[in-house]
Amino acid sequence: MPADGRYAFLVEWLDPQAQLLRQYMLFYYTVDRTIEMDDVKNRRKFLRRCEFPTITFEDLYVGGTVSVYSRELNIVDYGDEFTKSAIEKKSERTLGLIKPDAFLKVGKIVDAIYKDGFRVAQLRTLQLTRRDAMEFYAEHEGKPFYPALTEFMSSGPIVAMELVADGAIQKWRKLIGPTNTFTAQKEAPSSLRALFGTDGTRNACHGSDSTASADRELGFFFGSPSRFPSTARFNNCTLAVIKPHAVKNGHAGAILDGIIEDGFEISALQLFNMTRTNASEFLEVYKGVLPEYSKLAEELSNGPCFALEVRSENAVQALRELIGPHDPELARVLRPTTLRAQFGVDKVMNAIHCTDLPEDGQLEVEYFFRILQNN
Ligand SMILES: Nc1ncnc2c1ncn2[C@@H]1O[C@H](COP(=O)(O)OP(=O)(O)OP(=O)(O)O)[C@@H](O)[C@H]1O
Repeated sequence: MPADGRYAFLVEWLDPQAQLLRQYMLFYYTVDRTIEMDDVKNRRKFLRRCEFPTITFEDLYVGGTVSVYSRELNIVDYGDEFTKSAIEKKSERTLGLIKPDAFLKVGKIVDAIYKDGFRVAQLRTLQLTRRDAMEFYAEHEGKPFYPALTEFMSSGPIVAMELVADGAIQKWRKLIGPTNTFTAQKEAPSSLRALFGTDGTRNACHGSDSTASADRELGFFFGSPSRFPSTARFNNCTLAVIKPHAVKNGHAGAILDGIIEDGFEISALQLFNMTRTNASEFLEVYKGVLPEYSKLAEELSNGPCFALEVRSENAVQALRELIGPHDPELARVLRPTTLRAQFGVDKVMNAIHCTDLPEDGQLEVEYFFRILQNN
């Protein structure tokens, strides 16, 4: 937790009725976890200081989104120097990779990442070509392990992540452990490389070693989104979306792991920050059908979510079995081992969206992995 104080953020809200971009100063008081908002243009109080449990200090960073009474507020800047320096100090960025040998451990690794207090700002699956791997590891060119390393790194899908925390670079290197898996097993047996690595080269994870390399490496993976095509296959598939409340409560890793352990293939995975407009468009079919339609759209745009292309035989039906009834209360009584029974709260915060109808599996995957990803 940061030093007690009043933290200020400049936020913007697109007023759909007036088609105006409205600006507010949002204040967060750490001492009693209350918020307050001023209208910037009219210099008037917009929201009196009040408790607002759905917004936590961790949700407040430039580029983030918070929802206040159904208004989706984009945080565009810090409101003062005190806030800027306090937040930037705890916002170091690093590149984390899950290498091909640990791809199936993505759930366990994501779980460890959240438990260690990181924020995941970006995450996506991708497949490196041999040439990509050679470029990424160019500093090792000429070393005896270089051919095996680049061959290994392009041998299957990997997960690239932008991880944010106070001292993220060292924190992540500590979590992954020593480079060599066997050394890690001796010296840091609970580290990710000790648990999930294979040998000296196939060592489960990568982490940047300095701010300069973090900048370069984040640019390599996230600088131009079209550089790495989606790993989605768009066949025999269904869509699952781990909802923002479940991500915020640290359940994303356990849900991913539950899906993998049940024998499904996760062929594409990406973190998205959905706008309210996108969420409403995606859920349009439920308009007039589910009374909670607009709350569902609000929840889906309430923070980062994880979208997954999941593949298996009869993918849509099979995944629905694992995820369970729409209403988690019902799920806890009827199907207590399902994912919604374990991680859902109510009909809106029911942990996971999954495709309903077999004919919609591919379409829903396309919405995230073709339309949104290329936006
Ligand atoms: N002596 C070695 N024998 C085999 N493979 C090695 C050796 N040294 C490094 N590697 C491989 O090359 C990668 C890059 O090496 P580097 O020295 O940069 O290690 P690191 O910084 O701990 O790992 P990374 O850069 O992947 O986080 C290692 O993660 C490992 O996969």
